[in-house]
Amino acid sequence: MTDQVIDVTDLRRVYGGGFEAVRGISFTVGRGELFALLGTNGAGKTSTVELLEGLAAPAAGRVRVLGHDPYTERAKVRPRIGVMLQEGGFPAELTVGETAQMWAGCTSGARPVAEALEMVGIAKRSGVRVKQLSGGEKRRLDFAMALLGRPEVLFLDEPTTGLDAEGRRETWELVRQLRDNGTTVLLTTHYLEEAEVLAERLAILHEGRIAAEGRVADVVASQPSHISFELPDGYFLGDLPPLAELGVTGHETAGRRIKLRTDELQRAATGLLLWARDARVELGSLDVRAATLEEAFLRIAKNVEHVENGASGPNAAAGRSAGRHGKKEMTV
Ligand SMILES: Nc1ncnc2c1ncn2[C@@H]1O[C@H](COP(=O)(O)OP(=O)(O)OP(=O)(O)O)[C@@H](O)[C@H]1O
Repeated sequence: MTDQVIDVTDLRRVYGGGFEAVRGISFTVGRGELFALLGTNGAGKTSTVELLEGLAAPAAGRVRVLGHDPYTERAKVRPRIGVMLQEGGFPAELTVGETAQMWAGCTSGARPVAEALEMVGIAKRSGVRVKQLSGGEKRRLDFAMALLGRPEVLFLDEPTTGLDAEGRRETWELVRQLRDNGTTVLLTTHYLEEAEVLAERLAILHEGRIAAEGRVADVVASQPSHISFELPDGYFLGDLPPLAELGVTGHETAGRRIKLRTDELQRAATGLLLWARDARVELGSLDVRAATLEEAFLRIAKNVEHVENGASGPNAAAGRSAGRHGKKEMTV
């Protein structure tokens, strides 16, 4: 049986004034797994993570971290978890080294400060005051502090915000190493590529509810693939074989450019290419590709809103504005 390190059942969080930010979510994270919590701004990620970290009590539902309630049994859970909040909030006048020393003093079984700073690549900034650090360096310091206690479970709330491309990749490598060494990681991020390269499973939150959950590959595979190309002069969409017979579920046209949507990429691509060969048609700028997590995310968030808002909702407006930019989208 899998060892569930994080176990969340029907979790709810209500703020003062009665606003329900988390509306009954359930998920589990196994030992050594990297789970990503994604969502639009205000979806409820931080509100959820704070409940897992024991910083607040849920309005309803159940949270277990390492088998304990992180709020009522904080003393049992806190020494075994590492938390990287969105804002570290360290004293601005202390140096990086002093901050780490102070933090290590409050952490039982802390790893050597120099080791933690080295792991995140800011050891050479040890003598610099926190207020003089760049945004990306502050994120690294936050990460180092989360690692000081050699945590079994690591909560990373947008760990690479403010990092440049190289810094982001270095952080990903470190997160991978930690996971490979058995650390369980719960990550929230707005960088979908980050979730795609790091996470085994994910949940997409939307307005306090889970809109999609599962293995990253399955969530992506649940979304349609695309084939786009340009037809030469004198050819039109109607010259293609019947799209439904190719397994195409929708299409968009913009001038000569055609984009087909399909759940059966091989069948659609094969049918299109055989037609092009037989008709001696050169398909310009041909691009055949499976969905990305970003597309899956956007479609899932959009579909939820569409269902909630009906035809007069914001997506109907988005559809109309797409039309104004000369694009037509249809479902076959
Ligand atoms: N202390 C608070 N009091 C009242 N409402 C709050 C409070 N903190 C957050 N909220 C609201 O709860 C909702 C969820 O916020 P939360 O910060 O959890 O979202 P998030 O998914 O982490 O967003 P982001 O990606 O922007 O960080 C938002 O509508 C937010 O305005």
